[in-house]
Amino acid sequence: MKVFFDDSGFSFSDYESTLEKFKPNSLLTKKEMPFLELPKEEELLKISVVSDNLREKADTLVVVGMGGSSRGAKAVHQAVGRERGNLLFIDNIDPNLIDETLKKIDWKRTAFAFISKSGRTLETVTAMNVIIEELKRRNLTKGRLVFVGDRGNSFEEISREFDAPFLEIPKEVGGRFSVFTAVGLLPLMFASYDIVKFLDGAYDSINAPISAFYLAASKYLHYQKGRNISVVMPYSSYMSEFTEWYAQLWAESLGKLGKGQTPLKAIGTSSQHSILQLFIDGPDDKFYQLFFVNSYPVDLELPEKTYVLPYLSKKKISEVMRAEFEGTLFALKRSKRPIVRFELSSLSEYQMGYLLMFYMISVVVMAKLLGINPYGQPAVEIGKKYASEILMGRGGDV
Ligand SMILES: O=P(O)(O)OC[C@H]1O[C@](O)(CO)[C@@H](O)[C@@H]1O
Repeated sequence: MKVFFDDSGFSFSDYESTLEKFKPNSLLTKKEMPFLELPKEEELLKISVVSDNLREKADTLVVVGMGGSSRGAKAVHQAVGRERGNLLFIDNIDPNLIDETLKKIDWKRTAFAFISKSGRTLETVTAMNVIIEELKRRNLTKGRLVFVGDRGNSFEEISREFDAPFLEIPKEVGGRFSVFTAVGLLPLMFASYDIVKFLDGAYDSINAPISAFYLAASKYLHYQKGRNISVVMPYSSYMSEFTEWYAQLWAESLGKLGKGQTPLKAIGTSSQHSILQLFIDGPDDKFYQLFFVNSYPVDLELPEKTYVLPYLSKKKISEVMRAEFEGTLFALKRSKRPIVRFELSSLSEYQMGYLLMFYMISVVVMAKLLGINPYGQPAVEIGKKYASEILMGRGGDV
């Protein structure tokens, strides 16, 4: 992955002097960034044994988990896979989504991963109860369940009741930073992704963190100038789940004490036809991150004689995409908007590992610059508490 800074207003020496006070290299420790500790061979083996056992009974794995407990795997699955092993995600308690998902599965050939760091998330627990009840009714609980969470949480206890495996999330690794633990690795292994390459990407990102530091510095400097919206715009329909993952990482890590940078998701080229007008000609309150993927598994060519637009003759579809990407870059630059451009060689396990780790490092550095603790999400907990009280019949004085 290559990163290009088309920053309007700041230079690399500005980034260096911004970072100097915080010495980002000294943040690359287990204490400051617990997620840097990638799983060792023994842990990987444990996860792969669980995955292999599930695969004996099932062709499909339904992942039940909210936010950080599912978004990472979902992002990688969408970007890299498309047609690989069958993963389904229940990450909302929309009754339609649950009904539709449970109607389309072959119960005899489906396994379920219930993933929750806390073991108490309302949506996950709700869906889990519905599913377990149905599995009991069909006498299918054996060998089809796995639980992932913090050691000692309620999911571990339930796993014992069903004699099902329990995979632990290291205590110090927060949910939205947990894609390189069993949370992300179990579903990805089940679906036969190349985990070694995924982790290699993460390792390489850790070993070359300078662009992640610079991105944090650049965003921070622009934030100080009132650019408090951070646009994430991949030119790929297969990275929309990545934008969701990014939104949680950026919003929950930084949105504290009246500070933060609002993530805004867009997809090239589709969003050019809805939101781009605002980007180029609206308020100058945004920081732009644009992504381009340089190779596709299939890239159709247009015919020699084309209707309407003769200049399309013999062009590859990717050339049209690239031209639109560059057109947008040019228009944004002309309006003097700050842009960082990412070029991914392909949507592979390696590139996704690199990208996800890159952003996790960057958000911690940005939090330091803002004087914020990147971990925890205390405000979300308030809403969760109210919801539980309503369900317990104690009302809520909203
Ligand atoms: O893994 P858990 O504990 O179920 O939490 C799910 C998600 O809920 C939150 O706590 C709040 O949105 C996220 O930080 C987390 O990823």
